[in-house]
Amino acid sequence: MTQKNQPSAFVSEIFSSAQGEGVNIGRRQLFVRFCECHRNCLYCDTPFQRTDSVRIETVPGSGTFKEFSNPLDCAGLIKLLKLLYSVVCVHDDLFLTGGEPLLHAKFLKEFLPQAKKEFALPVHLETSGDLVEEFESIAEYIDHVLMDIKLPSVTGEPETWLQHQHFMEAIRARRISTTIKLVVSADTAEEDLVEAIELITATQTEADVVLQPMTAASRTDRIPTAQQILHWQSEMACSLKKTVRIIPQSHKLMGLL
Ligand SMILES: Nc1nc2[nH]cc(C(=O)O)c2c(=O)[nH]1
Ligand code: SF4
Ligand SMILES: [Mg+2]
Repeated sequence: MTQKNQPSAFVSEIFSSAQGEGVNIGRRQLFVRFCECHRNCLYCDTPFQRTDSVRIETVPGSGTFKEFSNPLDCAGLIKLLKLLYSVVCVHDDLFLTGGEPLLHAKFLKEFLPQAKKEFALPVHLETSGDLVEEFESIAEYIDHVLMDIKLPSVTGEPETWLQHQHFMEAIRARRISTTIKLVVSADTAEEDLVEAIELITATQTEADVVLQPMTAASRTDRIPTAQQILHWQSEMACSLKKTVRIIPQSHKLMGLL
């Protein structure tokens, strides 16, 4: 489904569901999940390898999928999104997730203006929050960012504080509405939370802050205790002097995609 010289992207799935994460929980979303990720979080529950085909849940919630071949060019992706757009009366947002959508920044730069024209939906971007150049190249098309601050004690990866800092500065300069998400497990180190607090304070971000605790539905047995979560919430809220929300992945609790 690709034309020569057109940017293309590997997409793993397209579906229509309720937003399960962050402060926009419950809003109806048209989801595009891109393949590929540059990170390797211990708790990752998403197969992000390139796939030969993209699957579309043609009737939302049915668990029945149609498959189309990868990669897709812009016209190809718009055509597939129209399949869902035509059967669901209302979507609140177009939600880009992954994997890491920003690995497809070149594609998104072509795709997003066309998608905005076609669907007239706000574009929400979920991202690990560390690829600043890629983000800057498409920032003008993004209406909301759901970004991570990755805690090394939780991801099992090296720290990326500086990348997150630059990312948050880029968002702030453009005044884009943002949710910062910190995934927390039983292994969350206090020093990581202190570092995250310093980062949020230093960048003077106006973003909403969400602690996303792992639950029984997560790919881990390192679920934080009630005492841990409530302690972290009060410590962070107190230091930041702002509301810190505890919001788990709600779609998993309901068996939604
Ligand atoms: N319902 C629903 N909400 C989501 N919010 C972020 C998601 C993700 O996979 O990143 C996700 C997802 O997979 N499903
Ligand atoms: S950034 Fe997201 S998709 Fe990538 S490895 Fe981590 S959890 Fe998985
Ligand atoms: Mg995600």
